[in-house]
Amino acid sequence: MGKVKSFEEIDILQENLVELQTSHMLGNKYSYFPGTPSTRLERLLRERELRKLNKEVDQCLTDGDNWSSEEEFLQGVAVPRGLGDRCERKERRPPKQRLLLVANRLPVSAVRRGEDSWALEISVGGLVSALLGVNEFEARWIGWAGVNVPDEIGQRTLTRALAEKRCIPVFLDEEVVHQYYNGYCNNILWPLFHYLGLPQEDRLDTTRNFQSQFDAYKKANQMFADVVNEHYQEGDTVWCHDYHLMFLPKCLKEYNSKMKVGWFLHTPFPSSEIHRTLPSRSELLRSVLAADLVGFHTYDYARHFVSACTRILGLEGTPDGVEDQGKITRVAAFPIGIDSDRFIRALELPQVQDHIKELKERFAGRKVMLGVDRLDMIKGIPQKILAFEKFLEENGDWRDKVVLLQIAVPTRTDVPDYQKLTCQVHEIVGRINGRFGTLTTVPIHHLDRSLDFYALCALYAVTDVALVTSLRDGMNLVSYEFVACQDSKKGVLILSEFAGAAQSLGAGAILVNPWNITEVAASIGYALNMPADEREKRHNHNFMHVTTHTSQEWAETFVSELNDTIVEAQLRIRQIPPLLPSKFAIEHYLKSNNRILILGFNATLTQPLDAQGRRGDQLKELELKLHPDLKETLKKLCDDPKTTIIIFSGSDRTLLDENFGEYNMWLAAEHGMFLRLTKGDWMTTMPENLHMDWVDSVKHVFEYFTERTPRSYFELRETSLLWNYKYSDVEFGRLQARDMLQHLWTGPISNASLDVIQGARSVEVRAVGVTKGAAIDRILGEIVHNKGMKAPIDYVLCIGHFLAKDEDIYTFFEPELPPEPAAVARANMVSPVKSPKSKVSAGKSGPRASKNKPHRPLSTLEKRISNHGNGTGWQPNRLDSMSVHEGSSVLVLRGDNYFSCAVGRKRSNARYLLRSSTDVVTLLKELAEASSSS
Ligand SMILES: O=P(O)(O)OC[C@H]1O[C@H](O[C@H]2O[C@H](CO)[C@@H](O)[C@H](O)[C@H]2O)[C@H](O)[C@@H](O)[C@@H]1O
Ligand SMILES: O=c1ccn([C@@H]2O[C@H](COP(=O)(O)OP(=O)(O)O)[C@@H](O)[C@H]2O)c(=O)[nH]1
Repeated sequence: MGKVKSFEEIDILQENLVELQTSHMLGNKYSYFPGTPSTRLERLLRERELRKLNKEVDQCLTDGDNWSSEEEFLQGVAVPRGLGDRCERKERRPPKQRLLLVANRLPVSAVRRGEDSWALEISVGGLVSALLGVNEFEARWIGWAGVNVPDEIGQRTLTRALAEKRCIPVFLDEEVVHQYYNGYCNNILWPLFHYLGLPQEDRLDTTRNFQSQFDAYKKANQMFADVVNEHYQEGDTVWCHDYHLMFLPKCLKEYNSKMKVGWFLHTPFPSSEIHRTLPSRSELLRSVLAADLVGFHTYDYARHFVSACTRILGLEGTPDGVEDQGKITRVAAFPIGIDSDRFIRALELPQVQDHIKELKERFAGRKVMLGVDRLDMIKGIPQKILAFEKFLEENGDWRDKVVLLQIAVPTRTDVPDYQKLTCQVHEIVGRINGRFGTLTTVPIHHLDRSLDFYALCALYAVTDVALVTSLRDGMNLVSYEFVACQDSKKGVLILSEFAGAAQSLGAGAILVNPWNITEVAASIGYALNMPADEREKRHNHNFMHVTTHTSQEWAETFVSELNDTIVEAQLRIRQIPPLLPSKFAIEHYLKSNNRILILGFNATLTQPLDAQGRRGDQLKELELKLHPDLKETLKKLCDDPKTTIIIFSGSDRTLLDENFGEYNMWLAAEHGMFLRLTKGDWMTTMPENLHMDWVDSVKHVFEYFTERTPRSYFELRETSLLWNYKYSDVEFGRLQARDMLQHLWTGPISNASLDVIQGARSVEVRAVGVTKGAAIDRILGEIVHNKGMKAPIDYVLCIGHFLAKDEDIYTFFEPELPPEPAAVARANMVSPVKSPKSKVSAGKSGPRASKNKPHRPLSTLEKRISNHGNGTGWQPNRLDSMSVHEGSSVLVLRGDNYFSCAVGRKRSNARYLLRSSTDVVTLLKELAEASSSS
């Protein structure tokens, strides 16, 4: 702890803090990043700077208040001692952020002493220890007090007693606890998340109980949500913890979508192969994804979670997290730590020193080995004891020189598997003590109870070798606590490679596979004989980690990232076009005289994938079919003489013929390279200089990857090739696509005139310049010419699920920007003289029914733009009107008569969005009905 600072120094620090807070908005000398931070990393680094300074001020103001958080906690919110003037200065600090910490277990468990009297004890477990160290926030705990309180007096008095500890109880009745906590949480999720699988015995019973336990789980989560909602104040951050509350984020967001919600898992998240065995796998994942930020102890767990979301839910995994219809749930690793100072300080306390003295005397002449675990299958206690037995067996000379102290804290004692474990451990310990004990000593001291904090610190301090042999463990804070208490002894940590802690303490610890008893026994020998200099080196490494990666840091980083996730989401939302205002679009449709409807096919006019968003039946889906509800509607719309419909698709001619042959409309196949009025023949609209000499080479590449990627396929079209892996294993598909792209971009065909376009689950190769936007001018020219249109086109509705590359079709119709400096160059296009590169190309001759003949320009149109708009953003009236005319105008398009609309996308250049083809169907139906009744 630094030396106590003078008030002047504190004042200067506080001024700096205020300045830095301002610079958070503006940027100044304290910032490494001048200006407003624009990226997430910049924002997070700046906030980190701010926190550091804040802490320095805090440190100065609280120097001398040496409470350990547990004691402070048990005493309630005490008035700080001996602060004098410091109090006044403390008031000048900005108020702390309010944080609602929601966990199944409150940090205190209640024991009833009488009708209205309660004793509160600190709960045991890593989650509680870690969160007790979090004091940077104005925190309130919400959770279960570990006791059934059926009566009103009891509930009222306990609520009052807990309020002093800033705890708010959730009252769960016995039946719910049994089904939710003992059943679904601890008999199903807990073993599954620790790779122990779903319950194997009494299969029928398990299946029968599963549904009722799951229902109780949801009910309990809703009860937690109700209490949160009752205490929530605007601006609060809600941090949900652990596998008990996977439904909570969804319940909270349903109640208030603006609530800032984070969720953190304290256990491992298993491989998606394990998670997919769970009957409620999808529901749980979806509920968690309702949170804004989802955190795990390690990168591996985060990776497994994202992979489960992609493989089970069919969602996109991005570097930031998981994306579902444009909504991103951020997923990241936040390794927890401990309040290391609390342990280091405790070692100086007289009661701990006394304990240490006693223990040293008691075990004089013997090396002390220590295990501290909840008596849980995942902790590998039997395996640890068997390894110790093997060590004694093979090292006779150590038998009277070493003792193993095993603290096994009873836990979840109502769950049958835990009861069995207790018997099993007792049996093994008894056998080994009988085998190697003497009249005066036993090799294993096994305690079935918890110790108080001071006794635990003393034990950690006198230990020579700590043995943590979890079969799986989210993190394991015992290993951290041991390291924190070992600065004078520099004992050795033997640590399971399956504990999250192995990732952070792996360098200083001896890592073991706890299933390999021989390896663990050998490690015990190695640790007991380790020379002092090696012990010191290993310890220093770990001590540095434990004292810098504290629980405080962990919580601050999580909350700061959660805050930032909200900022980021808002920035993203601003870039998302709004939903199509259908009423407005229909009103304008009815008022216009010559309308063009440009409609995509795939995912625009087809039936959506199944409701789960999963990839369904490949064979069925591969046959692209027009949505059955559209047949009548399309007929009506096509029969309207004021309306021209163009189906504008990447698909080939045959597919469009099959689906649309019976309607009176225009079909533009292969991104507009072929055009046909359904009553006429196909004509080519390909530009003359289109080179297709690369097709064979690309085809070979596509064949190669199709053969090696199960369930992928490719479509060979005349002007493009498409490789699709949407039905393949997502991750493998992506790897293959990356490999393919690499080859296409840098391999032997990299110099060919082709465009390689990466879709969400596809790779498409086209001749350079083949885009829907590039083709639309030729197509429109042809249609205007063919129809001999007299009235100008005064309404355009363009709807499609187009690739980014094809979004140039939306901008084609977009009137030019108002005359700002950047737009001046574009405004020159107003000139009636056509520049050769202008968007609308020329050509007066009619179509040619031949295939693959070079294209000749079809018609001469010219685009005249007038700007009357003054708004910004996604307003339809932003750009008022545009006209294209040739002598008399053939296209007079006011800004508010133009509707470009992307289907099922979030990022788009279109003015509007429609969620799915179902919405397209609804819109077109309404359009047809309104127009036939008008
Ligand atoms: O509340 P209980 O059912 O009695 O169980 C106690 C806690 O056990 C688990 O702790 C985990 O959290 C630790 C801190 O992040 C981590 O180090 C450890 O590896 C985990 O096992 C459980 O996740 C908590 O919810 C329980 O409260
Ligand atoms: O008698 C005991 C034994 C353990 N603990 C605490 O229980 C926690 C165990 O956390 P860990 O992360 O190792 O595992 P968990 O029990 O949460 O799975 C540690 O903070 C220990 O200090 C305790 O308070 N009293």
